[in-house]
This record gives sequence, structure tokens and C-alpha cells, in this order.
Amino acid sequence: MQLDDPTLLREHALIDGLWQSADDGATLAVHNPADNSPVAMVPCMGVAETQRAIFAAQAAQIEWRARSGKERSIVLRRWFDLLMQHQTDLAKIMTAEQGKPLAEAKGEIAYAASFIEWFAEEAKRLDGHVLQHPQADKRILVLRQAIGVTAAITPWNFPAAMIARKAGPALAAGCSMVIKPASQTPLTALAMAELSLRAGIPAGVFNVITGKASEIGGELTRNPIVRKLSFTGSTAVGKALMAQCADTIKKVSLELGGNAPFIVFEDADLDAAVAGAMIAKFRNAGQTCVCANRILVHDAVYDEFSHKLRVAMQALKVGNGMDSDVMLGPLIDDKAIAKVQEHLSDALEHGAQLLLGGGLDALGGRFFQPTLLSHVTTAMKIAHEETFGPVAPLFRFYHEREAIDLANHTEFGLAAYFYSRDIGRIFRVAEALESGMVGINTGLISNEVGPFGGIKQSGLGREGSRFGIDDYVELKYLCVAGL
Ligand SMILES: NC(=O)C1=CN([C@@H]2O[C@H](COP(=O)(O)OP(=O)(O)OC[C@H]3O[C@@H](n4cnc5c(N)ncnc54)[C@H](OP(=O)(O)O)[C@@H]3O)[C@@H](O)[C@H]2O)C=CC1
Ligand SMILES: O=C(O)CCCC(=O)O
Repeated sequence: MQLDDPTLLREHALIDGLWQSADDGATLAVHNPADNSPVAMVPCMGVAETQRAIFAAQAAQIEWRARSGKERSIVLRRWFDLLMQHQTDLAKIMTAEQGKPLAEAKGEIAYAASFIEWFAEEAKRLDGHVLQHPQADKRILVLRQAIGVTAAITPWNFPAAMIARKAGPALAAGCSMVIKPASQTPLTALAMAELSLRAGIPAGVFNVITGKASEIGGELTRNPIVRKLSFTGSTAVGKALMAQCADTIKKVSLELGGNAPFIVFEDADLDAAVAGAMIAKFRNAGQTCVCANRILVHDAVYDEFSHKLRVAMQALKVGNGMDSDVMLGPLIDDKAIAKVQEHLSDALEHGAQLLLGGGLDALGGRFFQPTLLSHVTTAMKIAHEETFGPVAPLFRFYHEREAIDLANHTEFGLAAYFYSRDIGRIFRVAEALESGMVGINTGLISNEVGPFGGIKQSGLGREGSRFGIDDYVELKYLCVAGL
């Protein structure tokens, strides 16, 4: 990997400020999805180590929450600076375990760091309210207090950003956190943990444990000390974790699957729409919960748009993310390849036409060709399930209402995108779309300032933005009488 700072490559978990092995010495291998070569080993931990991390987080939180917002802010700001200082090394670690092109990995480190910077600033603004009581001699004070020990379970597709988007607000509010990163991408999380120590985040406030998902997740959801769980990942696992949290009535935030529509109206700027579709579809090789999963194009511009999109897709270079000009890395694992192939064959069997790609790249392994399909309909799996791969399916529509109905015809509601230059239509469609986020004339909606999150079965809660800290605080109401 040729890191400037090789000590960022950690092969132990961080509990209570100490780098630890699993109690029984068990390990998990991390592989590079580009060639399946081994990258490193991390501990394979279970219930006992998770309990220790929770106890450490409980003890550490007392002193952390007692600090002023400004004091916590200074420490978080140092963490942000260190993340940016080590951006290239962190990106190399990410590309080695996740596969995304190095330039994208660097972009993700900056994106992750932006949440730490943002919430370092928000730490100073955790204000309460003074309300009028119905009786003149009383006042109502509302405090916003840290919820306590929190837990996070994060996915492999954004190994840094999904941690920062949860840890930033948690630590800013005065909570402590135990994180279980995805087993396929724990190294970025551990490198971030190393930098958290260097930044001066106290032992026990930020813990990262690696290992058996069901054991660690079981303890994080069962243990009454943990007061909140934030999860990003598949809808199936999110539902199970939410049910597991019911027994101890934990606050839950879920950022789950999506099935984003990307609508191109007949009045769209087609070149801009193609540029937006390329970002919304092919970022992280299509493995993003906000990826355009269904591209709906008005009949009047269908042929021109599909031609332009095809030309743009032909320029995508597939390859190992470490190579400088690569734009599309490998998919994460063989299961991901199988899912993309299944969606593709199902679509072709039901009448879709292949305009580009259609199978594994000449490089083999987990490299999939950018693939364009036309004549896609709602009779196909691809219309209903997240493909999580580089397949762009084109649907045809004739009327605005039809496009809205098609877009909303899903149990998911995370992101939606549309291109139009008609101001009336922009408001009509934006308000009618059933999703937590809408990109209008843009294919990129992710940043630290906007509230990220979904409705319907795409999840609960919002991350990032000034609203993101709300999930990590409880309101406490003080009634002051006798004034
Ligand atoms: N919303 C999103 O951003 C994401 C959506 N997905 C969707 O999900 C599909 C499958 O991806 P997959 O990686 O399997 O996603 P998962 O939901 O299985 O994994 C996400 C995280 O949950 C953990 N996890 C898995 N099972 C449990 C459990 N029983 N208890 C506690 N934690 C658990 C995983 O740990 P471990 O890695 O150790 O198994 C990982 O840390 C993708 O194809 C995509 O459609 C996937 C990732 C992100
Ligand atoms: O796919 C995801 O789960 C992470 C969202 C990526 C983003 O923040 O844009």
C-alpha cells in the first residue's frame, strides 16, 4: 500500500483506548476485492469483548459529557485536521479493502471529515429553550442532553463516511460510541480510531470492535446500557435490529436500502441530465444506497438521452482502483456480482434490450461492465430491488403524472432525482415524490449540510446537517415554580 504512515494500518480492535485481540485469539481476514489478495487480519470478537467496550463507553461518557461543548469541539476539530492530514493514506487503505477508485476514496475521506468538522462546530450550539409557562410565576426550561452510550453498525460501501456521520454528532453531543464496522472493510475504521486517539478523544469514548455480526449486534441491541443504535445497511438487517432494540426501548436510527428514481423530463437539459445520471448511477460502481436505480425518460427525449448516456458510459474505465485513470472499481464480492447478474438476466428474459455491456469485464473477477438496458418495465426485478451495481435501466414514460406514479411505486423512499427546466413542474414533482431527499437538476446530493435520510422502508432519522445531532440527545423539561 506504501503508506506514508504505516502505523495507520491497525490489526487490533480499539476498546477503552487499548488495541486488543479477540479473547480467544480468533481473527478475520480482510481481502482486496480487486484480486482477492489478503490485505490484513483483524480480531474476530464476540459478546464478551462487546460487553467490555460497552462498559468502557459507559465509564468514559461521564467525563466526556461533563466537558463544555467548546472543549469537545476542540478535540473533534483536531480529529478532522488529522483525517485530512492523512487523507491519502486513509484513501489507500480504503481502496485496498473496498475497491473504489483512489480518487473516489480520497473524496470519501474528505466527505467523512466534513461531518467531524461540521459537528465539531455544532457541539458549541447544543442550546436548549426557555418557554412560557401557562402560569405567570413559572418557567419551562428545555435542556438537550446527551443520550448516553450509543452504538453504530456500518456497511462496507462507505467505510469512513458512515462512521463519521454517526460518531460526529454522537461525540459532539457528549455521547460515547461503540462501533462495529463491516467485516469486509474494518481497516478504514481502525485507522480512523488511531487518529481519534492522536486527536485526544479520551479512552473509551470511541471504540471500534470487529468480528461476528450477530454476536456483536446481539449484545449492542440487548444491553440496557446502550441507549441508541444507528445502523446503515440492508433493510432486512435493519428490521431485525430494530426488533431487537424493542426490548430495551432504544432510540433507533436506520439508513437502509433505496430504489432511487432518476426522471428525465422532455424539457430537461439533456447533457446536464447525462452528467447527473453518470454520477448518480456509477459512483462507487453503483453500490450506493442513493444510486439511481431506475432511470425514467420521457418518450420525446428517450432515444437522444439513451444515445448520449451510452456514449458517456463507453468512456468509463474499469479496473483496479489503485490505477490512476480507473473510474469503476470491482464490486465488493461474488454475492454482489451474482445479484447484478440475476437482475440483468431477469430483465432480458422479460423483454429488456441490451444497449451496452451485459456481463463481467474482460478483467474477470468482480469487475462488471457498465451496462445499459432499454425497454425496462415494472414487470422486472430491477424495478423493485436495489441492484447495487453498474447497471442503468431505462424506463419510458409519456406524462408527468405517470412518471411520479412510477417513481413512487416502491416500498423505499430514500433519494429521487429529476431534470426539468420548468419551475412549476419542479415544485409539483419535488413535492409529490415520496422520498427523504430529492436532487433537482443534480445527481449528487450528499454533503454534510443537508439532512440525509429516508422515508417508508428506507429508514428513520436524519444524519448530517443541523438536525443530525437531534438523534443523539434527549429533551429534558424543567418546570421552575415560585418565581
Ligand atoms: N443502505 C446502504 O447503504 C446499504 C445497503 N446495502 C444493501 O444490502 C445488500 C446486502 O449488503 P450486506 O453487506 O449484506 O449488508 P448488511 O446489512 O448485511 O451489512 C451491513 C452491516 O450490518 C452488519 N450485520 C449483518 N448482519 C447483522 C446482524 N445479524 N446483526 C448485526 N449486524 C449485522 C454487517 O456486518 P458484517 O459485515 O460483519 O456481516 C455490516 O456491518 C446490498 O446489496 C445492498 O442492496 C448494503 C450496504 C449498505
Ligand atoms: O450508500 C450509503 O449507505 C451511504 C450513502 C452515501 C452518501 O452519503 O452519499
